[in-house]
Amino acid sequence: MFIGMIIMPFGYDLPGGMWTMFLLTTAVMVISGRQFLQSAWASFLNHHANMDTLVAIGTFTAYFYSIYAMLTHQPVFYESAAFVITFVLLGQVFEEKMKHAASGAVEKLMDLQAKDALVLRDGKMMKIPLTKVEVGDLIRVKPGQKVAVDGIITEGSSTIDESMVTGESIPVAKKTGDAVIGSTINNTGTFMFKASKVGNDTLLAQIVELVKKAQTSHAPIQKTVDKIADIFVPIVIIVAILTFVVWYTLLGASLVNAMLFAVSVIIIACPCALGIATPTALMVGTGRSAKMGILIKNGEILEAANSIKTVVFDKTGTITVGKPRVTDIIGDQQKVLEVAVNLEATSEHPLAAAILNKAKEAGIVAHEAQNFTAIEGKGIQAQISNKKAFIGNQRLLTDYQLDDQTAAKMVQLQNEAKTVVIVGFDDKIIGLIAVQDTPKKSSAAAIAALKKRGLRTVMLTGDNKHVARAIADHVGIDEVIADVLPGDKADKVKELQQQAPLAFVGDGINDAPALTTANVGIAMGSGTDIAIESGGIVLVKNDLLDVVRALELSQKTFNRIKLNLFWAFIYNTLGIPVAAGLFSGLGLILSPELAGVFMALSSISVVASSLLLNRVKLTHTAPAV
Ligand SMILES: Nc1ncnc2c1ncn2[C@@H]1O[C@H](COP(=O)(O)OP(=O)(O)OP(=O)(O)O)[C@@H](O)[C@H]1O
Ligand SMILES: [Cu+]
Ligand SMILES: [Mg+2]
Repeated sequence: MFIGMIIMPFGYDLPGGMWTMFLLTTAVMVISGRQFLQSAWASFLNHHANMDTLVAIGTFTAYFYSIYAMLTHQPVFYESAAFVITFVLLGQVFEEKMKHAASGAVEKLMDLQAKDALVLRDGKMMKIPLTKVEVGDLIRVKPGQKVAVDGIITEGSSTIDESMVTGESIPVAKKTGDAVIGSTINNTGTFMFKASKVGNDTLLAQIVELVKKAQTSHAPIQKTVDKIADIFVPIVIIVAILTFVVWYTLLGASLVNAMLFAVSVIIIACPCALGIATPTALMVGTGRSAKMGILIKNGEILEAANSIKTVVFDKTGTITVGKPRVTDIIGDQQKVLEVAVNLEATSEHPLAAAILNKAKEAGIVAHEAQNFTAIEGKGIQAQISNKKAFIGNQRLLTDYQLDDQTAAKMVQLQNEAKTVVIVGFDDKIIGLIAVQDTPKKSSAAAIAALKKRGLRTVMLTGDNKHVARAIADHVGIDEVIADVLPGDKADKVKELQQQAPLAFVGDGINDAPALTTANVGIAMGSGTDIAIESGGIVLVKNDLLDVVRALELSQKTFNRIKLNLFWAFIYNTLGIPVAAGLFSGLGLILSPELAGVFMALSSISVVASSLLLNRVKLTHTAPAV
């Protein structure tokens, strides 16, 4: 077809002139023009009109008119039809190429996978292909090798480069018990790990899946664009007809010239740039953030992130590291810990882990307790040696009173940002355990950056108000809503939402409803699976500065979408009067071929503008130190 295009300008000079042109153009129309006609017809049947409608109407008008003109011995313009189709197709090829460049980056991540792994099978280490690795396999990783799948280190230690997954360039130290991520690169140590996730379940596979979905998702703004395109196309056709009529009947142009103006109008107005303005920007924006370890699940979330006025944070595991330690024990240490460890032995609460650790250090082991009841947001009750025992906060103490001295001590500890639980046994309060969790290194910087962006910051926690206030002061959060029962977190979010759209940042099981309720739910990658599923944005690195980056990237992407749309729309609209021959008095005439070139250029410039999103500067690019 392209060969046909090249000889076409000389077509009229070829033997048989006109007829050669007719045949060449017919070939182009049948081979390439058909797809536009089919697409136009399909959308016509759906009572829609799109860019293919305009291309089809424009080119086939030129084509059929030329046949008529040829038969009646008048000037023809076959080349217009063939050229326009070629330009549009060329434009589409370019567009596809650039789109591919935009989306390819994430899929390439999958190529980073190891090909095989050294696995312990039948008592021997053997090299097996990655696809044969199963959950529970023990895998050895030597210096410089890739970690095959996700798992937990069972032996040895090393530092690991996790940048391909988290975007964090500083290698992370890992020892026995730590989690490793498939496809990351081991530095100099040697270690064994037990596979916990293989195949499509690995973090990397899931990230790729998530990002692919995000990149092909739609942003709500696209609906408005489609509506505009829907009325735009019929208007263009009317303008084209008017152009023809005015030129032919009122301004005395020849039939050919009047026709040329009308066809140019249809071609230049083709809104294909309008159609790709949103998806291309979305693709680049979500792809770039994914490389930084920020997974934005779809265009809807990205758009919603733009109107956020408030950011609400969970405390434990979100603002703080989520690995609390026991700092003080009030009462008989041995006795208090003994009761506590029996109660917490099966609990998964971060407080339980701290207490179990402390007991282990003190050499106290759990015996057994019966009739456990874990009361959400309050604590645990059970029977130890047939006596009633409990651990928890004041809400659990409906039947008991703290004496004044203990109560004062409790408030004092809480003001030091320590979470205090009360331990009771045999109908008496026997002591207190204070547990402290440290804020993440980046928390204060992140809160400051959010405030600088004019956002309101709120902490929403199940913990006591003194502790919450102390930690909030430490990281600079303005408002605190404390003593919230796990089931009430979503309701509180709803209340705050009434004032302004908000983002909720959390990690726990009890955060899942709040994450879904918020306009934008931001889940910590280290959080529970259910939290990650509920969040619209997932922060792989657990770094709170990524909240800032996520909001900034969303904003930059959305602004780019708006810019693209404006540009695409203006481009088409300004082109119409020129194409209609309004400035022909000044010698400014847009032939259908040129209109085709400009139309293709507008799409290409929109794609290029989207690709530029990869280079846009962010305020918080450097990882926090
Ligand atoms: N297993 C437990 N042992 C002792 N106390 C508990 C336990 N579970 C809950 N509590 C008490 O209930 C309070 C609220 O717990 P909850 O899980 O709702 O919030 P949190 O994890 O402490 O804080 P955040 O909401 O910020 O994550 C705790 O601070 C603690 O006093
Ligand atoms: Cu177009
Ligand atoms: Mg929590």
